[in-house]
Amino acid sequence: MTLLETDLDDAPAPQGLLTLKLLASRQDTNLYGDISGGWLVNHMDQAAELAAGREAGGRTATVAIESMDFLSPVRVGSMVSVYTHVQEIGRSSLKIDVEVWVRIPHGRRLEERQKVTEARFVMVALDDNGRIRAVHG
Ligand SMILES: CCCCCCCCCCCCCCCC(=O)SCCNC(=O)CCNC(=O)[C@H](O)C(C)(C)COP(=O)(O)OP(=O)(O)OC[C@H]1O[C@@H](n2cnc3c(N)ncnc32)[C@H](O)[C@@H]1OP(=O)(O)O
Repeated sequence: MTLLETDLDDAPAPQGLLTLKLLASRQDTNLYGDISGGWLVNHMDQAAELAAGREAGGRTATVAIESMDFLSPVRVGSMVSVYTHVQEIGRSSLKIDVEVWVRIPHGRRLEERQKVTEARFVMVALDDNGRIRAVHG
């Protein structure tokens, strides 16, 4: 089953490579003190770009973000890990599955973590002039 077919993938562990790791801090909150969806999407986009750039050997751009669900809130103080998996490579495009997991602040067990969101990013390989190029060209 693919990530999209399962919608909320219930695998108990992160799928893919750890690509970004950061701390959710007070400066990342919205007016109400909650970590915003935009902050998460921004870092997922960076991780997708890193993964796609690694595979394509250079510049890429985000062309689409397919279905996205926010499963649980991220609390200030959480350690946020972004995992990527190259799911499909087309002529000029790459589909990158991105998962975000957090370690609960002050969780009793070190391995206490949960998935907060996942999405599939479609990236397109670009040349130095910003034109579409073949991924492995
Ligand atoms: C949600 C919750 C919100 C919460 C709160 C939000 C707050 C949010 C703040 C954070 C923010 C972070 C989110 C950053 C998201 C950006 O950063 S978007 C900005 C960066 N991206 C860009 O600037 C790209 C702009 N787009 C372009 O310049 C052109 O579309 C491109 C990329 C050059 C492609 O041009 P094109 O004419 O569409 O190319 P075309 O030849 O038709 O397609 C090329 C390939 O892409 C594929 N493709 C094209 N379009 C699609 C598509 N829609 N789907 C799938 N594949 C496609 C084609 O199938 C083709 O694949 P191959 O067969 O070659 O493998």
